[in-house]
Amino acid sequence: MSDLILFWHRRDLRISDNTGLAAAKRRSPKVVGVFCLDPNILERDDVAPVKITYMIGCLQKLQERYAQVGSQLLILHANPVQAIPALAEAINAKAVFWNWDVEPYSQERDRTVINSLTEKGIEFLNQNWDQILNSPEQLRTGGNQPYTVYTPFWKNWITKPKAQPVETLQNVEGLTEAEQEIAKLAGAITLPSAKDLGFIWDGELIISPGEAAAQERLEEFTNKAITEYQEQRNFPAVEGTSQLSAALKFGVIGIRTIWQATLEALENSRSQETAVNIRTWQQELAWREFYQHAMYNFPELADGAFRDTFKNFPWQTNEEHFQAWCDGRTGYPIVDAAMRQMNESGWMHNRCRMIVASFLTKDLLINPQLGEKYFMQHLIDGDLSANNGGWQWSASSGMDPKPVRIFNPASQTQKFDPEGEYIRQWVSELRSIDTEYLVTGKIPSLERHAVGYPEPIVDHKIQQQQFKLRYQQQKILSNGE
Ligand SMILES: Cc1cc2nc3c(=O)[nH]c(=O)nc-3n(C[C@H](O)[C@H](O)[C@H](O)COP(=O)(O)OP(=O)(O)OC[C@H]3O[C@@H](n4cnc5c(N)ncnc54)[C@H](O)[C@@H]3O)c2cc1C
Repeated sequence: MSDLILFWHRRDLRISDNTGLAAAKRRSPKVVGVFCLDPNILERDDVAPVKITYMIGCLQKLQERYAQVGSQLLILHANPVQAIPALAEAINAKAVFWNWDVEPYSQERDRTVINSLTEKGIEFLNQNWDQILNSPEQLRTGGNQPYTVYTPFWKNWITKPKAQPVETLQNVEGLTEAEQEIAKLAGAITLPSAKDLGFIWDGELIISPGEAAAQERLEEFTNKAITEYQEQRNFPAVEGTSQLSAALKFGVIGIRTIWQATLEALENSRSQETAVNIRTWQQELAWREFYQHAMYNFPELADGAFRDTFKNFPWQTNEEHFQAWCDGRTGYPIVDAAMRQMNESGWMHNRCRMIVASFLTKDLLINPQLGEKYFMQHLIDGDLSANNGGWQWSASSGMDPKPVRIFNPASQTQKFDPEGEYIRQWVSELRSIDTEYLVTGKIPSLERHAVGYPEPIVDHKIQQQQFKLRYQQQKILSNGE
């Protein structure tokens, strides 16, 4: 009889191009998947219903994939620290395999699971880096330090060899009926819906759940939009980006598969210009890895500012301003459009993420951690490393060497939404307002009043001076860092 290997899925909800799962199959033909709905994560106050809805959809598709190849994906709803080893023991698994993760919570949890498996005499294999192309160990500065600046990271990262996609799981043996009964006694349940778990999302999803949809999206993007990515990615009214972020967050598509697609696109590109566009998209994938490496190397990032100047920064407490920002009612059309896009669709364009993050921190002088949390509560792709990285970059509190980056909402609109198309799409009351007013933000009070759109809650010019003043003072207090 073949050894039974339990494969623990976490942020790798697929059977194709999955390094740990392929290793499990090489170890034995009998491989069964498990996913644990972890109350420690689900009961946090920063979990977006749209994200859980997408995740549950992906798990449903993953169960179908397992059934197609002859096995099962078991579902647990319990603390994995106890539930994974207990299930492995009950079904007599010889080993538990999983892919490594960068997040501090995952690493601590995994160490406890390892101890428990060791006590039970169950083997484990957890050292596969699956969600990134190069491991943090491979990427060090000349002085053997982790990178804290993106550009040198990119220059080194792009020279490192990248693995090919690994084989898709197929022809596996699953659990016998008797073993399935035992699994049930050990806690395996039918997959609940997001609603069963208390997460209500009635809107559409920006991307359909599951491997096939992610693969389709990748093909669509690399066949066309990637060739104009460098220019088009900045315009929120244009579908110029891949919208693969949720699929990447949950590992519904393998990063090696994505990389391979960029290499093929490069090979097929007929001009230098096209190649530059593809290279720009590869740089975005490198940003993703940069932030994951950063989280792995500097877990303290998750708790707040990286730079000393921002550790005790005098942020303002203003409930009303924060609420106006959340609701998309600041009186700044581009900011409001972006916040409403996220509230209503669960996704926000990258350019707009930068604009609203700058607005919260540099115009409203509100602590970026509040914005970071609000994003996690609403994004389909909410991811600790990328979100924290984006917020620290925007707040100037992170690793980025350029200290004070302040976005002017009006000039951002003039450059990136010059016809006010995006604003009109998301701020319905502004649809009939003149483009000139929309892009300058100088909508006359009478018109604002007539359509029920608020006056600007702050003055950008005054607020940015305020921010700079506070920044200079803090810099002195923190010894010029
Ligand atoms: C304040 C702020 C918060 C953010 N929060 C998140 C988040 O929670 N989750 C998340 O995935 N991204 C986050 N980002 C990064 C970026 O906005 C999204 O990854 C991107 O908008 C997703 O759209 P896309 O898939 O069409 O990206 P594309 O432009 O097609 O890029 C391809 C992929 O590269 C990665 N990527 C692109 N840009 C970045 C970036 N700046 N940082 C890290 N990875 C990147 C994503 O995985 C993305 O799917 C944030 C950015 C900012 C400024």
